[in-house]
Amino acid sequence: MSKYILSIDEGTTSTRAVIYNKKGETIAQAQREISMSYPKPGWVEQDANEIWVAVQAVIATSLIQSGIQPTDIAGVGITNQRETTIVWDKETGLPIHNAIVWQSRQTAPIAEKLIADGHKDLIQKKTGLIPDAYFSATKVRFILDHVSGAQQRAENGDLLFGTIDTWLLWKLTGGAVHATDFTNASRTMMFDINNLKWDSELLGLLNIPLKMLPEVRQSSEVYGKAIPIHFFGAEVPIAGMAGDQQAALFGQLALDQGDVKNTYGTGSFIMMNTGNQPKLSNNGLLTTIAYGIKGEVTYALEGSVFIAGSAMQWLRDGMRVIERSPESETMANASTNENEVYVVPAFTGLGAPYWDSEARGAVFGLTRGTTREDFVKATLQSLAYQSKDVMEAMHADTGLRVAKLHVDGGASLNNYLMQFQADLIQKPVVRAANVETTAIGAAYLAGLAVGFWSDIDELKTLVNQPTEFGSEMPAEQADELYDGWISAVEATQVFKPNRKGQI
Ligand SMILES: Nc1ncnc2c1ncn2[C@@H]1O[C@H](COP(=O)(O)OP(=O)(O)O)[C@@H](O)[C@H]1O
Ligand SMILES: O=P(O)(O)OC[C@H](O)CO
Repeated sequence: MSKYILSIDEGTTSTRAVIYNKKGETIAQAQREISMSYPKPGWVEQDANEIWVAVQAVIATSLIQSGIQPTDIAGVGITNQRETTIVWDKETGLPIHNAIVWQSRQTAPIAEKLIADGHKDLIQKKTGLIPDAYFSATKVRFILDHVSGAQQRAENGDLLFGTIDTWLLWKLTGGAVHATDFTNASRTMMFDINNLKWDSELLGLLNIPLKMLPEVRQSSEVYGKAIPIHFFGAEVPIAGMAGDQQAALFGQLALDQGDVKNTYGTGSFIMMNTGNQPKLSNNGLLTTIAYGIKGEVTYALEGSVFIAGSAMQWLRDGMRVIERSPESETMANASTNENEVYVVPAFTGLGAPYWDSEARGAVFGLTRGTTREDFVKATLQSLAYQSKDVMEAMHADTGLRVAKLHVDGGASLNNYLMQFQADLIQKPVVRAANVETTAIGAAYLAGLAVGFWSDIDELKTLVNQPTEFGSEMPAEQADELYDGWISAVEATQVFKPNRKGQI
């Protein structure tokens, strides 16, 4: 019996491979940065070949450093930055354009036209998404428009589309398997999440040929085998795939209806498990597929906060008030003010539930006595306020209150932030012992498919003791603080910078 599961976590800024043993313990890991290119303001692209090479490199490094034989890997799980779009030639395996990254705004005019043409409700009803450049569909259209002859080649069946999971699966299997999973398909804006099929009406709106789309499969099943040349001599089954936020939900074992997780990384992604029926949002949230396993699909509501941990990077690199992100915790603890300063980090607009792309950041409540520490504390608190905004929208949509917030991601290591989050929502915040739940989620999905772990109950026995932060603030005070935040956001939205004047 093989002894390990290997997880590939292909994130926006870096790619990692993590090897787990049967107890769910991390045995080895390797990481490599991925470069970004910004061809024009607001455009974000990556080289799909660089991603593929980086994935091979991290697999090799994790195996070599641990001394684990490739034949000892029972299965591979893939989790990935979602929505990022690649189109490649079926024969040569070469991408015909850079990968267009989820953050890129280059296809905003295509999304705006869909809205102007009156398709917003149809798109939301079918896909659960709000038409936006964020999702893959407009990115595919852009590539077909910008590469000479691409539309015709796609119609002839010579080009393939894939999100990162699909690209890696296709590469690892030597071009034998062109497939994605429900979670990634649900982020393309081409997939009907109700009947679980690519939607011909949506494809027609953007003139995208069905022939180029991957087969959609469950998040936990054997899709194919990595060919020995790509897996260092072994034929290893690729057995789990899920978008990174969904993998984090699964890694947290937030598998019951009403369970909520928040991953505090560069951005913050809050997801509520809503069970086996899609629930459309009236409050600016996205409806998405959480996972498809054993023939059943589970749905989620999701709110994305664009600026979370990256606000700490701004304090470090832009404002230069801290040298390292974790220092924000000591600084916040040293602040003596009464939380009267608010920082609204709307650096690239406001995400869920506001969706205001014109808004820009603002600071409120400064006095002559405001210190650097107060400023850092207020910036850190903005992560918690923004997360509460999303949880409020979830409550408005479902009537459910978060009973316990499961947290993970790099910034969840900040104890001040976790305590403040618990105070603000007046509910316990439970931090996973291993905050890298994305990679473990993909490992669980793969491990279940190959029988490495027998069932969810077995997975539950693997989880180490989490850290729990209980609410310590009187409810009235938490409400007052939150009211202050709401008025700060409102004021931020009123201010429209003079773009011509380049403020
Ligand atoms: N102790 C900390 N306090 C606050 N922010 C932190 C802390 N440690 C890391 N961060 C922030 O978390 C982010 C990194 O988290 P990670 O989960 O690795 O993100 P991603 O997966 O998006 O790359 C960075 O933006 C960093 O500034
Ligand atoms: O790679 P991350 O962790 O920044 O996650 C990106 C999200 O999947 C985008 O939707």
